Amino acid sequence: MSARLAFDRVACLRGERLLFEGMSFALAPGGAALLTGPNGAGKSSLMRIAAGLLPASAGTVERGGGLAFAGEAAALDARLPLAQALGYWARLNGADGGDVDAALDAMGIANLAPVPVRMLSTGQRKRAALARVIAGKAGIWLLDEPGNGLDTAATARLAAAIAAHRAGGGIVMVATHQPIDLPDASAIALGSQP
Ligand SMILES: Nc1ncnc2c1ncn2[C@@H]1O[C@H](COP(=O)(O)OP(=O)(O)OP(=O)(O)O)[C@@H](O)[C@H]1O
Repeated sequence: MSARLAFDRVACLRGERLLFEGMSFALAPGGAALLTGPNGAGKSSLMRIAAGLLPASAGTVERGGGLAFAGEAAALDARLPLAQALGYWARLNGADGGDVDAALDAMGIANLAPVPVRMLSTGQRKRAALARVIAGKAGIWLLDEPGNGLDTAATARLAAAIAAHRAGGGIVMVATHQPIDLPDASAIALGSQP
């Protein structure tokens, strides 16, 4: 896996407000970045720029190795049983049913495979969103507040999944207010905004 994520002098202007500028970093295979900052500082905006969902106001972004983004919404079809909803994404990403089963196992929700997504609890839905990322096999994982709603066991499962991803040459960028176990991560602290 030749994952790579690099920002070169990236700026983000939203409305009239300059959230950040001159942002440069490069993550190589196995690399991690931990993005912190108060509400409104621009963490989600930076993640969206990294994902290619929001254009940078200046600078360049380089990505390699495919990308999976887990934001606030689970991005799973609410009407479908969980395994099928995940299967839809897995097929798009060149993964298969075995990858979905492994991802469900990794997040401890194999027993929920036949349950429609709309019936899942908040934490179960969050686990499912992370299972979608795990099943997808992308080189770059962008996780916006991945710990929100997770209990202690699920938080440990997430940390283990991230460690395995990095050990296989994957890259992860995590934006969070919560403490998370991310050894040797580059720290990116965004400033406060009025
Ligand atoms: N579409 C938009 N147009 C203009 N400004 C926006 C838009 N979306 C977000 N913003 C502003 O950009 C700023 C940064 O928002 P962002 O969601 O990136 O912050 P954040 O650090 O993720 O915050 P939080 O910790 O609350 O999730 C906020 O002031 C927000 O109001």
